[in-house]
Order: sequence, then C-alpha cells, then structure tokens
Amino acid sequence: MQITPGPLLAQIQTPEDLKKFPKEKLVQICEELRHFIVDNVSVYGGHFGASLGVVELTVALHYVLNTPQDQLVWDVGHQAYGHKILTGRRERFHTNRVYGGLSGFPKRKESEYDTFGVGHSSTSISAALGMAMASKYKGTDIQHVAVIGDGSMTGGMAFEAMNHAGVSGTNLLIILNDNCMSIDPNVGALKDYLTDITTSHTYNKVKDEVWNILGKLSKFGSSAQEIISKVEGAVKSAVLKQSNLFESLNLRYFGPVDGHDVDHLVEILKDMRDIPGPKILHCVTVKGKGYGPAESGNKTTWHAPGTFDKVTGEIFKKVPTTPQAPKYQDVFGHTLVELAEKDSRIMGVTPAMPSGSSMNIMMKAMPDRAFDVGIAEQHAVTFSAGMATQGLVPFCNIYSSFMQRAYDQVIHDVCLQNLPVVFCLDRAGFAGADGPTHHGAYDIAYFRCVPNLVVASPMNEEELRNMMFTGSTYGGPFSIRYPRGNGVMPQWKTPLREIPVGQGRIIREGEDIAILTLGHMGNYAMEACASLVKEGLNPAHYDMRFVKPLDSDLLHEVFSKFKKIVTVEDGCLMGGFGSAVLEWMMDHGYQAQVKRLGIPDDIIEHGEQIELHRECGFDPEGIAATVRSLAEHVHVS
Ligand SMILES: Cc1ncc(C[n+]2csc(CCOP(=O)(O)OP(=O)(O)O)c2C)c(N)n1
Ligand SMILES: CC(=O)[C@@H](O)[C@H](O)COP(=O)(O)O
Ligand SMILES: [Mg+2]
Repeated sequence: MQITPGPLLAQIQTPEDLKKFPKEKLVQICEELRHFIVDNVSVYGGHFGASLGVVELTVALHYVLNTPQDQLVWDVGHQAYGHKILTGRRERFHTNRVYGGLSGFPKRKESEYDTFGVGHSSTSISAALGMAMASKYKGTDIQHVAVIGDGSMTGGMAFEAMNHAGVSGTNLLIILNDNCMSIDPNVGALKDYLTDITTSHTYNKVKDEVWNILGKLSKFGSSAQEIISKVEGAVKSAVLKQSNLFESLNLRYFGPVDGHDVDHLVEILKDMRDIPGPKILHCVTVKGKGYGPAESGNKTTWHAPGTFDKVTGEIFKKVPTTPQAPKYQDVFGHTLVELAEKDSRIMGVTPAMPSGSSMNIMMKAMPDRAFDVGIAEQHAVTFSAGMATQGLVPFCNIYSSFMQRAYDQVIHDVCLQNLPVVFCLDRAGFAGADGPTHHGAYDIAYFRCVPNLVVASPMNEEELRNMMFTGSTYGGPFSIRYPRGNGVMPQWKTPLREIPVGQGRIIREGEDIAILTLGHMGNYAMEACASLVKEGLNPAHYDMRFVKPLDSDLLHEVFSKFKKIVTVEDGCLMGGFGSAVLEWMMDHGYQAQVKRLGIPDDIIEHGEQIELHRECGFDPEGIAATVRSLAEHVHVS
C-alpha cells in the first residue's frame, strides 16, 4: 500500500521535476523526503539510518547534477532510498525489498539512474573512476560522482581506487559521507584522522578563507589553477602539520562541510563542477538525522531496525518460526566466549560486523581477544593467519557473500600453510531481503575445492556448538557455514562434544529413497518426511554434516541400500554438496538416480528466505514433491 507523500514530493517523479523548484523550496523537499522514508521503513522495514543521513546530499546532488547523464554511484547503496524515491520509484517504493518488488540497493536493470549495482561496500570509487575514464577516452563531458561512507572508506578497494584516481587525469568527484558510523561505530586510524580534520578549528578557519579566494580564482585558466592547488596544498599541510591524506594521493580535498545544509551543498556542488581534476568533498553528517530515536538512540539498531512505531520509536520484534529458538549468530557469539574461557588460544575477528555476527559478545567479554578490523575482509583473513602462526586459534567470522572478497587470502595465507583458522560463514545460503549481492550461494563450491580446508554445516544450534568446539581443536583450516536467522532448539545450551571430522549421521531409517541434507536444510527434510510418511512413503534421511571430507562409510551404506537419492543444500548446485555426492558415487562405482536440490545456475532476486527456497524447489513441500515424483517412478519401473 503506497505511502502518501508531502505536497512538494508528490510533484516529483524525476530530478527534472526537482529542478523546477526554486532553491528556496529545497529545505521543505528534504523534510518531505525524510518523512516519506520514515513512513515507508516504519511500515515495511529495510535499511534506515543511512538514508536519513544523506537526504540533503541526495537532493542537492540531483538538483545540481544532470542525472542520469551525469553519473552518480552510491557505495553499498543502503543509503539510496532518497535517490530511488527521487528517480521515478516513489510510487513503487512500498515494494522495496519485497519478493518481486524493488531491490533494496541500486541496480542497473531497475533504473537508468542506478549507474552501478552495489550492495557490497567500497566499490563506488573504482566504478565511478572507470566511468570517468571511459568519458575521458570518448570525449564526453559529463560529471562522475561517487558517494562513499566513512565505513566503506575503510575497505581496501577504496584506497586502490584513490591511488589510481590521483593520477587518472579525470574530473572524478568523491563525496565522503562521514558520520563516524559503520553499522557499528566506525573503527581504525582513518576514523581518528577524519575526526581530527573535522574538529580542527584552525584548519577549518584558514581553509574557509582559502576556499573563498581560490574558489573564485579557479575560473581563470589552467595556470591560475596550478598556482591555486600549490597554495592550497601548502596552506593545508602547514595548518594540519601533516599533509592531508587525500591530498597526498593527489586528490584535491575540500571540506569538511555540513552535509545537512542543502543550500550550502548546492552552492558547493556547483563550484565543484568547475574545478578540474580528481577531488574529494568531505561531508559531515549524522546517521539517522531528523528522526529522534535514530539520531540520538542506538545508531547500530537503527541501521536496519525492521518495522517500528514511528510515533513512539518502538521497534516491533520479529517472531521466529520456532518460538524462543535463538538466532544462529547468537549461538555463535555465546559459544565462542564459552570456548575462549576454556582455551586461551582462541581469538575473534570480524570485518565490521560485530553486531551482525554477534562477535560483539566476545568483544564485550574479552576486548583484548576480539577485533573489529573495519570493512576489510581480506585483512581479516590474513590478520587471522598471522595470529595462527603464533599458536593462536582465531575464529574469523565473515558473512558468506562478503567472504568472496577474501577467497585468495583463505587459500594463499591460510590453507597453503595449513594454519588453524576457524572460518564461521554466517548468512550462508539465501540471505533473503538483501538479495543476490548478499546471498551466500557459493561458499560450498568455492571452499570444498581448497586443499586442507574442512567444510562443515550444522543442522541446528547443538551441532553448531559442537562444530565450533571441534574446529577449535582441529589444528588446521576449518569452516562452518550457517544461515541468517533462527535455529530450531529453544534449549540450545547443550554440553559441548567433539564431532569426528567427516562423520555424518542418520536422522531416520527408511526404504526406497534416501534424502541427504547439509546444514539447516535437514530441518526442512524432517518436515517433508513427516508429511510423506502420512502418504505411505518412508524415505530415509541422513544429515551429512560435512561436505569435506564426505562421510565415505555412510555413503557406502546409502548407495548400497538405495537407488533413489535426493540431495538438499542451501547453496549453488554447480560444484556444491550434491555435486560432491555425485563425484563420490562415480569414483566408487555406484549407480543411482540422484536428484540434487539447491540454488540453480541463475541470479535469484530478493524476498523472504522461505519464498526463495520455494522458488528453487527446496522448501519442505519442494523436497516432498521431489520424493513423491521419484517414488512414483520407482513403483513404475
Ligand atoms: C564487503 C562488505 N562488507 C560488509 C558489508 C556490510 N555493511 C553494509 S553497510 C556497512 C557500513 C557502511 O558504513 P558507511 O560506509 O560509513 O555507511 P553509513 O551506513 O554510515 O551511511 C557495512 C559494514 C558490506 N555491505 N560489504
Ligand atoms: C547493507 C549491508 O550490507 C548490511 O546492512 C546487511 O544488509 C546486513 O545484513 P544482515 O541484516 O543479515 O545482518
Ligand atoms: Mg558511516
């Protein structure tokens, strides 16, 4: 159901409509846009604080730039709700992140205003620079702007891109949206540096004077511009008693400026159009700006609060399928502390997802043994490897899709050296409303082919705990993948027990057909079996637990007893768990009809996890239907 916009916003379908308003109306337009975002997200959920923090910046950019010809790239894109609402999607915005509706992130196939698909952080500068270089080569005179947050600026790719931008000869504009927040508070030396600049009064005072003089002169030919940049650089480094980090990369630095003063932003952006060369505008904003609870409350909570009462700020709790069953991430967090209390070698590492992964539990309990390294997955893995060479056992927790960033580090720095790092891949399988950029679809395939690496997946909370315990004593590279969301065991704090590595287990005896599952999908198979038994069918069910090494003894039992087999995984079919079973079958000379259920070789969009499982045929009913069709075939032959 559409949310009613304010009177001015109601007249705006595209930036062309926005530009028809006099500058004096922009403050009201920002207010109406802010209210529209609050009204939508409070009812439909989604990301929240980040979009509120860039309302003025979004309006100013679309007011000054000639989008979509001028190219605007949002980093991560979770802050782009205002951008979507101003670019033809206001009337559909209530379908944001809903199955079949708008994506929660900019997506090229969704709109010409979405110049680059995003979702994973720190890509915007590289992408915008590529676009700028193409324009330089083709001789097209358009603007290229990347909007990147201070959190995303901690991602290595951002520095790779700035290093290139500085010598690119393009007119790229980078806008650094600095709100001192990542999802959790931002971390690292860069954050401290940005705070220095933002709070250095002398720097700001002198800079303003320099700005006024230089900004006016910048219109007089290239020689004047040459002088300007030298004077400006000298003044800034003299004042800051250190060269400006960005200027040292040959990016002209402007700022810090108030990212909520829409009039001033419009004037600055107009001035910036005439300043040649790569440059960075440092905007200071407040995440959650304009909505009390988000602005002054827990900014991490308000990053993505779910639905809430917009009047009281009360956040509505989502009820899990199994009442009181905990989130897998919380079982991870508490179990890690439990293990670390008994084993002083255990450390914790997260790349900027302390709350999302529940590593924050260990960070709170043992602050000198658990680290948020920023949005730096590659560093997180090799930092863990370094600790492992010193006799420690790091638990490196990285969302499955974000782990894609650090694949070489897992191979090159951990597995080739056979180091004892335990990788915990949260959000493995369909992530849900975040969509294809965040689906943990590929980790089974990309991990099982790596020598020395154990690949395990728990069916429930007890299994997760025991796999973590097993990994902590294994002595080599060990990975455990588990999904976003809740498990199935309200009584999850079970005694820790080691699992023999590579050992699967039988869940139910049966005949004719065997279902082999990996991880949480075992619970779907149990549901399917319960309904199949009522129909007179009696499939067996095995929880294989490990993709690598596979339980060879168990598979000999399965292939000796059954000629019809179904494999189920919340992961890609190509190279996944089912493929591993097929390889094993061929390598051991068995013959059977194997039906593999999982994620097809396609891009599956966003929606609730169960909607996506259903779409791909491996929800409980999909599993049951597959067994039925195989059973019919058995009776006929
Ligand atoms: C590679 C990668 N790692 C982690 C994330 C999860 N993530 C999404 S937004 C975010 C924080 C971004 O902070 P910032 O860029 O400052 O934006 P803000 O939310 O403050 O506007 C993180 C860590 C991601 N999207 N991509
Ligand atoms: C935008 C982004 O990448 C994160 O906010 C991500 O959406 C978090 O996912 P979870 O909500 O599963 O922790
Ligand atoms: Mg930030």
